[in-house]
Amino acid sequence: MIESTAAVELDGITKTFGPVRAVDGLDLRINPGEVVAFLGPNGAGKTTTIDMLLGLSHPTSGTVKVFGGDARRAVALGRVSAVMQTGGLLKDFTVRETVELTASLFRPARSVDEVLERAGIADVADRLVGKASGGQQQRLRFALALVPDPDLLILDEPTTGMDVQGRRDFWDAIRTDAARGRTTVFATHYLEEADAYADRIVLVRRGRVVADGTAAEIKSLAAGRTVRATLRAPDVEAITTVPGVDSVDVRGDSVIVHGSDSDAVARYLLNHTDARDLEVTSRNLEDAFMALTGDPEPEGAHA
Ligand SMILES: Nc1ncnc2c1ncn2[C@@H]1O[C@H](COP(=O)(O)OP(=O)(O)OP(=O)(O)O)[C@@H](O)[C@H]1O
Repeated sequence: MIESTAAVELDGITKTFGPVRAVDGLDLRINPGEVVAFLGPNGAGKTTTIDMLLGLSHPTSGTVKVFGGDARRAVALGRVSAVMQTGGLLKDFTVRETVELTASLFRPARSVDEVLERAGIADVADRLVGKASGGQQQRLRFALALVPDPDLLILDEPTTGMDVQGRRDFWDAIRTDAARGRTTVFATHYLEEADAYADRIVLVRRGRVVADGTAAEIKSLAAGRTVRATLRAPDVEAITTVPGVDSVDVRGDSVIVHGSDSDAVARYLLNHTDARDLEVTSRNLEDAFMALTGDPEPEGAHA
């Protein structure tokens, strides 16, 4: 599917709830076929943004475009569908009846059997939804989102409650469809999911985009290495003067130095102090996440 129109175009959107600024001037363009993770701490504004993408609420200011037009229309046409965190299932229907009911709302819809198969719940199709496990119910929500065969799939913490196999099957299905051109946006708290399955990570904090790039790019934004060594009573001020050092922490008999030039730090510690047991580590995505979304605001983190 080749399309020059953006799948999603958010232009300076804000959303306020009384005194709360849930979204605070967010710009985002997502191209067709991209798999984008929306990552951020609790209360960052992810769900509020997703609601606006689905036309469930309107921005206080700014514009939301989905495939160049109104979000609600895109949903009504079956071009966009979503798997939300909770809700929306009727317990007295079977799994199959639930999918059939949703399929009856869309023409043309994917076949019910195919959808059950893709979501990994064909074997529990005749079970009442109320008797299905939490993970199976989450797979059912995923199945329902696949029914209209959407061009844009929006997932709000889609794998909550799924076991390891469930997660793996889920992401395999997502990646297979992405390879055929489906755009996917997912909000998650699982850094490893964003790292493993997204082409691009958009990191949000307090309703704004603070970083936007591949997992490797995000990690390098919080670049630098940590040197840890055993050293009694280190001269913190002297270590701070080593080029590239941005923090020095003392914990018991250990000193932990973070900076852009770990070689210079190691050389200094070995040549000028009694430091021993040196360990050099790079930051992982979790460190980058903490550095970019924590307080105080890191320098140069704004995209
Ligand atoms: N209807 C509402 N009324 C008042 N405040 C709201 C409403 N919806 C969201 N908020 C507030 O807006 C902010 C952003 O919430 P949102 O649910 O979008 O965050 P999130 O990134 O999805 O968080 P989480 O990871 O915890 O799901 C929060 O401070 C939240 O309390």
